[in-house]
Amino acid sequence: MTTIIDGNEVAADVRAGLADGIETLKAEGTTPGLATVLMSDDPASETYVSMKQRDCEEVGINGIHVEIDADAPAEELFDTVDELNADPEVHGILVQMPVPDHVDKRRVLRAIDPVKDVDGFHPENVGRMVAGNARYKPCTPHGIQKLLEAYDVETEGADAVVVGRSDIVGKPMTNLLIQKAPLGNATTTVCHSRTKDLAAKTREADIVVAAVGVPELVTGDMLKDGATVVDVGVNRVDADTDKGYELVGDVEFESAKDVAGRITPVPGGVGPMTRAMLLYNTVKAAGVQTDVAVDLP
Ligand SMILES: Nc1nc2c(c(=O)[nH]1)N[C@@H](CN(C=O)c1ccc(C(=O)N[C@@H](CCC(=O)O)C(=O)O)cc1)CN2
Repeated sequence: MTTIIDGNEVAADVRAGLADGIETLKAEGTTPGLATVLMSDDPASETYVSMKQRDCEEVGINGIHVEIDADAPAEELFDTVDELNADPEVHGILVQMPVPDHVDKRRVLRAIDPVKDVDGFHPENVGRMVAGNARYKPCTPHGIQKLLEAYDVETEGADAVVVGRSDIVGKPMTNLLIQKAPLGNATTTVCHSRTKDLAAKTREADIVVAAVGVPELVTGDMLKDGATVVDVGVNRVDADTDKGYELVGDVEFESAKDVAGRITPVPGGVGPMTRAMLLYNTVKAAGVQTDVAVDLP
């Protein structure tokens, strides 16, 4: 029997687990604050940012949202980041990716104060994570670790294949899987667009993390019997629905679910965890910046 991994449920547990920490901070006079910055007309990015703001409201984090015209000069974004860096009520800053082509993405990541960088994308934070001393683990890979933990997936000595080498998911996921730490110690292969025989790699894997943004790339015949399949893709494909599209993962769910032992659905798998771990990092950031010890789930 295949287990469908319920990301909404695990994310709700993470949010509930943050309540004590938020209460402790508030008792000490601090309301954790998260600023989201959107410089994009992409409807998916708009959806993610508004979901993040709604999550903040639900758990009692002060959400601040800044929207910058996608055509505005890049300096407008950098000025905004500078202001948020200096604002003591803002403990976490997130610039929604992708930013427009005329904005230097690497400069954006460097501009955010590393202590407020709740995405964990600043080079200092990437370095710390790679060294096994993460300040803030990037939200999606961290969320995936929480899902694996919640469903008792053994990573120790497991063969894992990460499909995709993005800075947001593929690279940090690979790093966390190989670390000598709980939920690590996996023998990990990274596949990408130049991989010669993807199916040959995924068929060997106990754990497959698909994060390439190609709808339904990984099919059931590419999986080992009983594998744990984590689908990071949230692709909008045209469909005759109210919204004019449907959400499809990087895994072909129908064929994969008959082979996998455990599998995340899209929607309702990894996406809610990405958002929950952002709240987690924001509470952690508020504790770090105010010297208040907070319990984290
Ligand atoms: N600054 C960042 N930008 C981006 C990140 C990130 O971690 N930091 N990750 C991705 C996408 N992402 C975060 O913004 C994200 C993706 C999906 C979801 C989500 O909740 N998905 C729902 C479905 C939502 C829908 O209806 O469209 C689900 O899967 O159930 C949240 C966040 C890009 N940019």
